[in-house]
Amino acid sequence: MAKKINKIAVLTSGGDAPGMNAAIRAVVRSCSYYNLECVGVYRGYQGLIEGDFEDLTARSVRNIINKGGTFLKSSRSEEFKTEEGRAKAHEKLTDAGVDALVVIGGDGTFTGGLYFNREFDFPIVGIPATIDNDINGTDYTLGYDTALNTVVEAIDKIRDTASSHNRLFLIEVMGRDAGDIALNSGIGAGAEEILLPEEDQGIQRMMDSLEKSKKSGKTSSIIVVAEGEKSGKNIFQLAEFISQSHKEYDIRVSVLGHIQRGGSPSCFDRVLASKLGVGAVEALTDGKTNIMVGVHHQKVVHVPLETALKEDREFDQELRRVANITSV
Ligand SMILES: Nc1ncnc2c1ncn2[C@@H]1O[C@H](COP(=O)(O)OP(=O)(O)O)[C@@H](O)[C@H]1O
Ligand SMILES: O=P(O)(O)OC[C@H]1O[C@](O)(COP(=O)(O)O)[C@@H](O)[C@@H]1O
Ligand SMILES: [Mg+2]
Repeated sequence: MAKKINKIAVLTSGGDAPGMNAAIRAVVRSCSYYNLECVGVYRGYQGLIEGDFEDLTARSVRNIINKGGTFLKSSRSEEFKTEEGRAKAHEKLTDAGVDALVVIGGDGTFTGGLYFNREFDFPIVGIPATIDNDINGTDYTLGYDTALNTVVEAIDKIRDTASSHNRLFLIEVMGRDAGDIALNSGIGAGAEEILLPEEDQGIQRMMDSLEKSKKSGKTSSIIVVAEGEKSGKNIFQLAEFISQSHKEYDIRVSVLGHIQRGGSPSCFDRVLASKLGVGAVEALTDGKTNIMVGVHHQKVVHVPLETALKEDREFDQELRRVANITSV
C-alpha cells in the first residue's frame, strides 16, 4: 500500500508562465483544507538540491492569484540533470520530512520529475505550465491563454502603425516546437501569413501569399512567425530575403520576446490553475504518482508523465484551413 501523504512540497520550474502563482496558491490551500503540511521550494530543482525551502500556510499565498511570474521563482538547473544532483535533492526532501512533490512546469520539468521518481520511488504529480501549450494529454497548459491575449493585443497595436505607413511587418512570437501561439494569435489578430514549426512550407509559399495580398488590394501586411519555424532563416534573414526580391515593400521586424511570458493571468488561467492545484493534491492523497493533472473537455484528467511528454501532439489542420480562408 502507498505510504500516507502528510507533507507535500511544491515548486515551479523551467520557463515561468502566468498562472503559476495561482497554481501554487491552490496547492497550498488544498493542503490546508485536507490538513496536510505544505513546503514551498524556491528556484525550482536548483532550490530542491540546495534545500531552499519554506513552510507555507493558507495565509502565505494571499494576494498572489492575480500576479504573473512565480513568487517561488524558477530556474533551469543543469545540476538536476545529473544523478548526483538528484540524489542531493532527495536527501533534502527526506531530511525535511516531505512525502510527495508537486512540480509546476513544462516538458523539461516533467522529464526531471520522471527520472527522480524512477530513482527514488518518490511520489510526484506534475501541473502543466508553459506558454507554449506543448504538452500532450491536456487541452491547455497554464499561461497559454494569457500569452495569447498578450500577443493579440501587441499585434493589434502593430497593425495600427503598419496600416498607417503601408508597411509589411514580420512579428516573431514564442514557440520553439509548437505553433499554437502563432497559429491562434495569427488568426485572432488577422495575420496574412503564419509560419509554424510544425510545417515546412518553404519561403515560396510566403512570397506567393504576399503577392496574392498585394493583388487583392491589401496595403499593409502582417506575418506571424513562430520562433521555431522551419524555413532555416531567422526573422531578420527572412525580412532581408523579402526585401531583396521585392524592393517595393517597406519592411519592419518586431520580436515580441519575453513580454509574452509576463503579466497578470487571465481569468481562464486562474480558474485552470485552481482546478489543477486542487487536482494535484487530491491525486497524491489518492496514492497516484508519476502523473500530470491536465484538463480535457473542462474536466481534470490524470495523464501518465510519459504520455504527457510524447511528441505526437496532433497539428490542428482545421485551424490552419481557417487561417488560409480568412486571410484571403
Ligand atoms: N533530461 C533531464 N533530466 C533531468 N532533469 C531535467 C531534464 N530536462 C530538464 N530537466 C530539469 O527540468 C528543468 C526545467 O526544464 P526546461 O526544459 O528548462 O523547462 P520546461 O520545464 O519549461 O520545459 C531543467 O532546468 C532541469 O533542471
Ligand atoms: O527562459 P528562456 O531561456 O528565455 O526561454 C525561452 C523559451 O521559453 C519559452 O517561453 C517556454 O518554453 P519552456 O516552457 O519549455 O521553458 C519558449 O517559448 C521560449 O523559446
Ligand atoms: Mg520546455
